[in-house]
Amino acid sequence: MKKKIGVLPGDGIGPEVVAEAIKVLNAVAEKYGHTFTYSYGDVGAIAIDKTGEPLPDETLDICEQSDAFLFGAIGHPKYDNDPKAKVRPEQGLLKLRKSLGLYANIRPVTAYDSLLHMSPLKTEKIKGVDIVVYRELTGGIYFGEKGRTEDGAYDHCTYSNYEIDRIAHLAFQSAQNRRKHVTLVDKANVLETSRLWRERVTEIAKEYPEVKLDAMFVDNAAMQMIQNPKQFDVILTENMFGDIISDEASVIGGSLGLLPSASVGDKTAMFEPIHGSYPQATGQNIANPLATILSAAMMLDHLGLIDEAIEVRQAVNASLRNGMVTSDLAKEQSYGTDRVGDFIVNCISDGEESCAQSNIQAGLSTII
Ligand SMILES: NC(=O)C1=CN([C@@H]2O[C@H](COP(=O)(O)OP(=O)(O)OC[C@H]3O[C@@H](n4cnc5c(N)ncnc54)[C@H](O)[C@@H]3O)[C@@H](O)[C@H]2O)C=CC1
Ligand SMILES: CC(C)CC(=O)C(=O)O
Ligand SMILES: [Mg+2]
Repeated sequence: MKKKIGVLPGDGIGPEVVAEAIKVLNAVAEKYGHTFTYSYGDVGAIAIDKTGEPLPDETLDICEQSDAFLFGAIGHPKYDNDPKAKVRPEQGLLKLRKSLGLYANIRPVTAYDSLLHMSPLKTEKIKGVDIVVYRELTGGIYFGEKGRTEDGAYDHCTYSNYEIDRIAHLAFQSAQNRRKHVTLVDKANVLETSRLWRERVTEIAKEYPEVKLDAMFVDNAAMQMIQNPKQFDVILTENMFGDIISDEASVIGGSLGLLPSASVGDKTAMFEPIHGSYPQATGQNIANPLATILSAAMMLDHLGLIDEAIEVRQAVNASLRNGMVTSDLAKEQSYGTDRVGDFIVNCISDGEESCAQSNIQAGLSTII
């Protein structure tokens, strides 16, 4: 199979973790006889440095022409420390999502058996956790009008029926293939947009009678995620709440460096770790590449390469079971970003027994 894959490494640790995911995709291509052609583009601070724009037109063209694309991370302290900067790396990512209509960000959260000891949460509370967050990605407060007044500032939050309906359908369809339970996370006691979410989602739920819907205020949901995460199956929520609650949920898995995501819409799709550019780790070969490698596995699912995606997840499981992990997941011995990538590549290429026998816990092929 021939596929055109866009690659946007971005800033900070982005290039390092993306390099490992590309090594893994190459190993898959070689083993299964596929041809993946890669087109690289700049986004974020590196793009601003080179062109003055956080998302140059050439980068957007690359994404539009790809079957799917991989994204690392954006962000640099020189912008984080300058609240008055006119052009910001984040604008590149937001524009990318909006321009390509990537309205649903799908974030699976898995408690791997081999990592239960890494979480500060009690093992009996998290063993078996398998949640998928459907986060709305192109609306809400991140995209509303924003600005300064004489003595303050504002960020508007708006949602249309259409924006809510289309992601709600995806969440219910996912739940149909899972444990048939959707939790809508909102703040409907306070926000008018959240009251609209409740109204629309309650209506849409009638089309999926076998799926149970309940709703939870986001402040309670943040607590429940720690207290009793096993109650969740599919979480459906707006842009900002989904951003926050999924970073929180990464504590269940043991590290933010472990959580992948798919950002899908009507055309091409983007695959991105949920973490940011982790500037403190840039160039040190310590960043965990697994979130990006698992994002590449979600990309393989999306391209219809299901066996290949399973093989990547088996190799990731093998690296976790064998303690071939970066320092964020290590109790004692830890390995570099590139060594973890090499291990996964070797697993795929050599089909080591340890890989073949590993359980597929991140069973993401049921998600998209
Ligand atoms: N999707 C994106 O590109 C995102 C970009 N950002 C940007 O990233 C920059 C840094 O933001 P932060 O709030 O520090 O978030 P961050 O996600 O970059 O890092 C937060 C913490 O998570 C851990 N972490 C993150 N990725 C890791 C990895 N691969 N391996 C091991 N540990 C990892 C580290 O302990 C780190 O201090 C900012 O400029 C921010 O705007 C933040 C979130 C998402
Ligand atoms: C620019 C931000 C919205 C990025 C982020 O935190 C995310 O998408 O998770
Ligand atoms: Mg985030």
